[in-house]
Amino acid sequence: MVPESNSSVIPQADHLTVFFASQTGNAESISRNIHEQAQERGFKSGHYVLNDHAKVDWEKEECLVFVVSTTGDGDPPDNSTKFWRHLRKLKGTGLTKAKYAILGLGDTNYDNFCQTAKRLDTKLQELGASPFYPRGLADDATGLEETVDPWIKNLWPALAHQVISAPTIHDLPQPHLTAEETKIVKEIIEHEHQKTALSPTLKSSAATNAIVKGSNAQPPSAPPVGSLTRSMDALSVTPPTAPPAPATGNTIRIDFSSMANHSNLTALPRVPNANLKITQLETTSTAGSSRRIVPSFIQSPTPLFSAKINSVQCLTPDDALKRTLLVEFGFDDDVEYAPGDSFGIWAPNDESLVRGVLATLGVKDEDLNKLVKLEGEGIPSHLQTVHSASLLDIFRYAVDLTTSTKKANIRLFADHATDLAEKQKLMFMSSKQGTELFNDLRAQSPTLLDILHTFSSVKIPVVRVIETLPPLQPRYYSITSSPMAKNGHHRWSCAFNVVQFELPVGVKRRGVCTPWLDDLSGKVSYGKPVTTGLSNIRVPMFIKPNETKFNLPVDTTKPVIMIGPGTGVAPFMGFLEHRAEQRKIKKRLVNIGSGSRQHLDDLFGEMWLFFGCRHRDRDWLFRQQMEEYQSDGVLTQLHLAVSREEDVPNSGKYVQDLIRRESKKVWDLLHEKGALIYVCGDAKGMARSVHDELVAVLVEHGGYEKMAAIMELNKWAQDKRYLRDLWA
Ligand SMILES: Cc1cc2nc3c(=O)[nH]c(=O)nc-3n(C[C@H](O)[C@H](O)[C@H](O)COP(=O)(O)O)c2cc1C
Repeated sequence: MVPESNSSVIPQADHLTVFFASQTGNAESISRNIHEQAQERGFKSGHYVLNDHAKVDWEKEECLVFVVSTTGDGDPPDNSTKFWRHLRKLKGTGLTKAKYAILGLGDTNYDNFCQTAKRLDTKLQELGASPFYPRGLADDATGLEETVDPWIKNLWPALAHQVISAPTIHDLPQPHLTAEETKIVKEIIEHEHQKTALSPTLKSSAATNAIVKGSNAQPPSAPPVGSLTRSMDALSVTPPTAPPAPATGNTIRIDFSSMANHSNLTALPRVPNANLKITQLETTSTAGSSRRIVPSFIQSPTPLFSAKINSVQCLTPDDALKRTLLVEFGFDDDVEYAPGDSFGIWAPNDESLVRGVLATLGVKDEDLNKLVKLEGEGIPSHLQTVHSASLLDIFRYAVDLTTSTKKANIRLFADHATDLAEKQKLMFMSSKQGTELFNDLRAQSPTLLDILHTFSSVKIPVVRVIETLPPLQPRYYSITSSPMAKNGHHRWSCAFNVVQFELPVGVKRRGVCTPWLDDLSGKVSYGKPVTTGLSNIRVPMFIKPNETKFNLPVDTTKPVIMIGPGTGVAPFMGFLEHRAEQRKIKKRLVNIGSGSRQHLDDLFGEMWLFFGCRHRDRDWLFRQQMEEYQSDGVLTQLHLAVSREEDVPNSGKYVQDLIRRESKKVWDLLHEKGALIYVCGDAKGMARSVHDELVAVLVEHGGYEKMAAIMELNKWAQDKRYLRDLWA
């Protein structure tokens, strides 16, 4: 199969070989779609299962596309085992001519996400082959199409760019590309020409990165869920007195007039497998489900425990754009944590939504608390632990009723629609031709209830719904306090915005955990912390495994630069409280009297905070504490960005503007004193702009080339000197 030669012949511009390895058919149908599109574009394309690798003359077919799924416990699909045996025997670098692209399919609910694709990538590179396009890893947990659609869309310009023999637009295999794609390739080529100073490796990676820009080629990182937690049997909460009325759902607004233009639907997703069986058990749960704080089937990466709410404070007045709460949780036992750690909360789906969904699915009130068992070959891991639970609890805690739906589910609903017009609409939205309307649907973030309400002829068994919904995930928050503070091992705080917003179509949407906490604690008003009326509340939580090491440096003399606008400041308030305590202790230990603050300052590294808000009098969170820390010398420099007020003295609009303004001093702190940089908050806008500004600091004051500055920051990230705790 693999040619043992080192020739540098340019691959055939019009040949493509698409391989797949698939257990349940997804990779097969996606790869067939790629193969068909390739043929439509004039490629001579072949389509093969990986076990048929020997049918292809690898010496001639140099452009290879692989679509591979992962099964079992990180294993390759059965129809590729022969290929893997063959691959294992191969040695040397006989594949230097081959250019390849890999699309992996997997599911982040499994430990070894997309293992087959990752292994294949490594092995091909060991054999000398080189990727011409970044690997895509699609996650079945959130919807394969999120990654698959942009990956395929951007494959064509990447492929055309790869196969051309001379880098001029005239030599491109024009028939293979649409006008828009030709433009993209042209831009890439021009970009490359401008960058002639770059090394060949950097050049090609710059090109491929440009191609996939904005394409969501990597899956979002999922929280680790693995080991079973200790049971929560001992924990109890007062059951809700009267259940809320079932919600009825909102109508999703979609204009289907364009549907008439399409008679042929292609790339329809496969209907998800029906593996799950539901068995009714003899017993019925009591007290409106169970007296446990969470059902025993919940899996958590570290042990779960139950917290009281000591106090709740609303930090923002009514005219602020967002409602921000500071909640202090209290624990009977000691808890071990460090400032910068995060914790997860297991919040249930909104109760009226749960009851609305179950009522719409035809579950009778008297069946809501009956215990059932879920079982079946190859069912998702979050359902495998449901041995005895009520339907109410399964819909409260096991499945996610609010995150965006996938095309495969829309296809499933189409199969269960009893009205022909609705069936056609659903089928259309799940097809390639209906992608625009599917995106219109997703833009309205419909809940499952909204979909069932809008397409009311869908009569789908409850078991199919459970099997196809993604798992409900815990929600994570940064700890804003220090264990060194008074009673610190029996309490911690967190600050968050209550997620609730209105869509342009007038429909209100809510997050899962933050409105739940807000409701539970009685929607407190702006002002002082509230401590009354909270005694019956218990919140299930666990410490998040700290993989990023977003903690203060062990060496307390190292300066830290903290960048966190909005609630991104949360972990830094913990850092500051911790440092204030460290200073107090040091002061006592070395007996530094008043008037010797300089001496104390010399013992600790500088702490700089870049914070941003919209209006100083509405959402300058923790203002008083920041000012106190500053006057006590704990916070060395506070840089405040104010985005919606004019002429604020000594300010800028955003934190990145202030980093630019302070860039020389930032560089000196980094260069001369080895400062660490911490960034917390929004991953897209803020973190990206801050990153660009840091690159600029290194270029302007450190004398780095731009690419070298980027690589230096990457190295700092690996060395845990540039730490980021970001959310989407
Ligand atoms: C029994 C079973 C085991 C799985 N194991 C894994 C796994 O270990 N890692 C992973 O990323 N995905 C895993 N998945 C998810 C599949 O890779 C994913 O659903 C993919 O879309 C299936 O594609 P296919 O139909 O082409 O096989 C598993 C799925 C099933 C049903």
